[in-house]
Amino acid sequence: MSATTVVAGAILSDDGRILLAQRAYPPELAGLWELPGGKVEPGETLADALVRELCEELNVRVEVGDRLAVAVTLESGLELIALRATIVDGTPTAAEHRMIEWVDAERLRALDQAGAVVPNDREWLPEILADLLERG
Ligand SMILES: Nc1nc2c([nH]c(=O)n2[C@H]2C[C@H](O)[C@@H](COP(=O)(O)OP(=O)(O)OP(=O)(O)O)O2)c(=O)[nH]1
Repeated sequence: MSATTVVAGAILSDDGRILLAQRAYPPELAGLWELPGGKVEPGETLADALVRELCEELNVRVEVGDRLAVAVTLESGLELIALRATIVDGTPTAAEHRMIEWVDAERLRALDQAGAVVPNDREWLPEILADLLERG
């Protein structure tokens, strides 16, 4: 996996919510909501990287599921991949983000309409909303 891959976690609950995290930096992204995650390090699989990042960022242990179908490639070359995940141990806390929130489909749509979602992540929203409505 290249050093320019970011893996993000679509952490879904059984009752139709997803865990969003509000960025604290950089200034142009601060205050916007994203899927928690981070850069894949050399030698790591996507799943390894996601488990590590979610432990560092949220203090939880997750079981990694399948990929969202859409991968986002930025002009900078950075590739964003999202994997579904379920918390198997711990209660999430915002170790690196400004705050975290479990949001349902209605709240996710409202955040999107308010321009409060990290722009690159908007491509994942149709798939995430479908997942939430199926579970909720
Ligand atoms: N984690 C995460 N990053 C995202 C998302 N969408 C998006 O465009 N990004 C971008 C923002 C950053 O440029 C990059 C990830 O940086 P990061 O700061 O979260 O990851 P990191 O801890 O591994 O990196 P670093 O700060 O140590 O350089 O990907 C997303 O949903 N989650």
